[in-house]
Amino acid sequence: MKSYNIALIKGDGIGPEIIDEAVKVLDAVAACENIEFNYQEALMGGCAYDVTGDPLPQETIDISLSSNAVLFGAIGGQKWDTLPREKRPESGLLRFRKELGVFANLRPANVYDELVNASSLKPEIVKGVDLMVVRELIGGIYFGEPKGRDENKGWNTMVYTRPEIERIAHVAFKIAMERSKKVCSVDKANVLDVSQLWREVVEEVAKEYPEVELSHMYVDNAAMQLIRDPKQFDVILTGNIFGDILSDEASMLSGSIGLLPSASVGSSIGVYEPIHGSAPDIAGQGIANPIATIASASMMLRFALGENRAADRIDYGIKQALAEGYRTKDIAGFDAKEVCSTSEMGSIIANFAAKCKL
Ligand SMILES: NC(=O)c1ccc[n+]([C@@H]2O[C@H](COP(=O)([O-])OP(=O)(O)OC[C@H]3O[C@@H](n4cnc5c(N)ncnc54)[C@H](O)[C@@H]3O)[C@@H](O)[C@H]2O)c1
Ligand SMILES: CC(C)[C@H](C(=O)O)[C@@H](O)C(=O)O
Ligand SMILES: [Mg+2]
Repeated sequence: MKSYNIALIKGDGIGPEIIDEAVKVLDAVAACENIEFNYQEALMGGCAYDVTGDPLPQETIDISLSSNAVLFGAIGGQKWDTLPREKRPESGLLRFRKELGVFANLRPANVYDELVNASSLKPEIVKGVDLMVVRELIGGIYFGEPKGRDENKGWNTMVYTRPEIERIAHVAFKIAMERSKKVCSVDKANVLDVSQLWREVVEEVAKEYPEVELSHMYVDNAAMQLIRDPKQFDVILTGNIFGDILSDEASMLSGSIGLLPSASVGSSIGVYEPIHGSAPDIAGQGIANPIATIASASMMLRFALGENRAADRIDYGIKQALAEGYRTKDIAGFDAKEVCSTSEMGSIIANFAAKCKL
């Protein structure tokens, strides 16, 4: 029996609720595939600050680095918003990504056929959408120096170096080679010097992938095109802050931010996390959609552990639950057979995943 060590970082708000469902589903597929997961929980975010005074205790980094992969929920909440920046949950997450060297955040946005009516856009616009946002994750304006504030001024700096752009561009082109061989690089090169360098370097890297069609788009236009005609995109390559914003936007093509998973990769240990946050407005009510986190667990099985059969089971479980009309509140729309709680949705997906005939 193969055995894997998984670091579980539940975090704040809905984080514990959604991670518990992902674990339920992982255990269900493990039993079918003769594999075993040893989970080790670690604290990050507001809950870590409350216990240790640090949103990212060293122990969390150590546990993560000695695991095969990290499954992450979400951090943050109003309770910690007035703390100094370096004590805030979000700073812990940024530091964590940097410590682990996960420079590439892969955020697939697919529209499930069963949910074309859950989107606020017309079904003919969203049906069949299947795109991948490749977001640079440990550079750009989130990390650039100088940054700071005084009473009357606040400042951040968007910096990208040639090697940082090269490595994320290679990730995007390699992914495009496995998909429909189209990369759209999104920047703001009409205004930002850093974006001019970005564009130049992406052009150079593209020469190594002659089969891939490269286009460039300004981020403001990209935000509009994503709603106007999302099917024009395959791989969207972009920097940290633009990728953050565009991926939340892309989630509305699928119907809910509670559906979109992600993989943060680039060094030996990957972090698998939904794209959404801790949703304090619905925390503790049992209504959060666990699908983004369960789909992140599937990405973990596929990319970090090479357990493709187990991942296929999870993907089938999600699709089947939706096909049979099960919906959490955020995607209930008009055609829900049954509106289920977070935990019911987890159990339904686990059951279908276990029954999947491979
Ligand atoms: N990776 C992360 O941990 C992460 C990501 C984004 C935001 N945050 C943090 O989360 C906190 C809240 O931020 P926010 O409200 O801007 O963003 P959010 O993503 O937490 O929530 C935005 C909206 O989407 C809804 N939503 C989110 N996830 C959902 C789910 N699984 N099912 C159903 N509905 C869901 C919420 O109820 C809310 O109305 C902040 O502290 C923020 O910094 C953390
Ligand atoms: C909480 C915040 C630091 C984070 C980010 O901007 O990367 C979040 O929005 C995300 O998308 O994971
Ligand atoms: Mg975000």
